[in-house]
Amino acid sequence: MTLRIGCIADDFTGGTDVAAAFRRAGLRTALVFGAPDSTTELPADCDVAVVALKSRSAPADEAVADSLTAQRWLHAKGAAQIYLKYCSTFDSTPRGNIGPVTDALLQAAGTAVTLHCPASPPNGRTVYQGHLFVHDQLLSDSPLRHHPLTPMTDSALVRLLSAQTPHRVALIDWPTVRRGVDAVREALSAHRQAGVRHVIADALTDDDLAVLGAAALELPVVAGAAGLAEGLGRAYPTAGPDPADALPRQGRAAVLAGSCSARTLEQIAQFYAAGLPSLHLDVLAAATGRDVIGEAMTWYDAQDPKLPVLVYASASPDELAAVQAQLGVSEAAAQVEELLGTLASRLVERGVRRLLVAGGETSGAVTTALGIRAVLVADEADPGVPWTYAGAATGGLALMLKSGNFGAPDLFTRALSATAEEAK
Ligand SMILES: Nc1ncnc2c1ncn2[C@@H]1O[C@H](COP(=O)(O)OP(=O)(O)OP(=O)(O)O)[C@@H](O)[C@H]1O
Ligand SMILES: O=C(O)[C@@H](O)C(=O)CO
Repeated sequence: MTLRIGCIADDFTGGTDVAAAFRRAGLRTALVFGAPDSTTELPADCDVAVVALKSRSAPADEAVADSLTAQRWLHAKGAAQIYLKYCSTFDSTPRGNIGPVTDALLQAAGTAVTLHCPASPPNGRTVYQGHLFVHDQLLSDSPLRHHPLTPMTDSALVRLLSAQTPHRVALIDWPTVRRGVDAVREALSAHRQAGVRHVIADALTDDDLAVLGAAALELPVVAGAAGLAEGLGRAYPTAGPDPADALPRQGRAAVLAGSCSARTLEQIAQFYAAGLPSLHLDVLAAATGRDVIGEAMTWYDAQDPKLPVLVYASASPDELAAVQAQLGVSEAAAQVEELLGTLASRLVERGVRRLLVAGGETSGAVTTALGIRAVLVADEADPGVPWTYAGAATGGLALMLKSGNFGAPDLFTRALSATAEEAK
């Protein structure tokens, strides 16, 4: 079975989000961490490969170079269609790189037109008359107008994208989308003949995105957030059971948390309140040379092997500020990431087969320490939080990489107890 869709995501949590969307559409999906090279192996039998880059805030020339590297690798693996995943809140000012990256992908694919739609209705992101809404607010009235890196002070997608590309940008409006797949295809064709390169489409619901996905099936390059990816995925015939369904059910379960986001702190509190074994890592002690890893492993060995364990560096804003004041922000982060990466390796060596990691940077540290470059995506425990399967290199590991603010407060206990019964 050859690859059907190659997806390029502009950040890691966006990569997980879009991989979960393709999987929800029934496609066998692999997630690759970082720009691939000739040594990057793709799990066998996948329909979609998502390459997660860190290009969202990068200068346009860097983002273009990384995206073209990913596109070449995906094409070499057989992908006929490229999906560019950017943020559902666009997160790209007039100096942003969505226009330059899309133009470069179109040129390399030898095609003249693409369809864009950042709508993601389950997260309240909709597009109407080309304006992006976040729930009941225009993007430019939403808290995203204060984003530290990409303040979104305009909601008009045609205007935003026109500032990033020398090519023409135009809209397919909602009444056309409501008329269905043929109407969208005709509008796309009319725009292409008129010399438009970027066609933005309105979408208010998942049904609208399914129409757009079906209409975009033959386009070599399509762009947007997870919503259009799911619509596109649903237009492909699905094939056979997902190999990720063979996730390991045996072995011990652990959570490693380095995220200090509010939702992660709630999840830690819920795990503790459920009476499950939790250990807080003393980051300052580790910095003075104490064998915090050795102590953590001694603690782990003393726990009931039937219960999931939680080891966390996560701290409240006050504790975090105190550690950062003493060690410096980047030294503190490096210290924590080193600790959690090493612990991940030790835990897997000791038989952990189900590992949940909280935090984007933390996930990067753990996958690097475990030498995991690609995983197969399985079903979601919560929206945008899928289980993944890291194959033979890790002895068969079920891995969940959770973005800081994703998942319900009981995610840790629910995700790990779902399989605990079978591990007994
Ligand atoms: N006790 C601590 N002291 C200092 N730094 C810490 C501590 N605990 C965690 N950190 C650092 O805080 C950062 C948390 O970032 P991370 O990306 O893992 O979580 P997040 O920002 O909540 O997740 P996401 O990026 O998915 O939203 C990491 O760099 C981690 O090393
Ligand atoms: O599209 C979104 O909102 C998310 O997938 C995202 O990009 C997170 O950074």
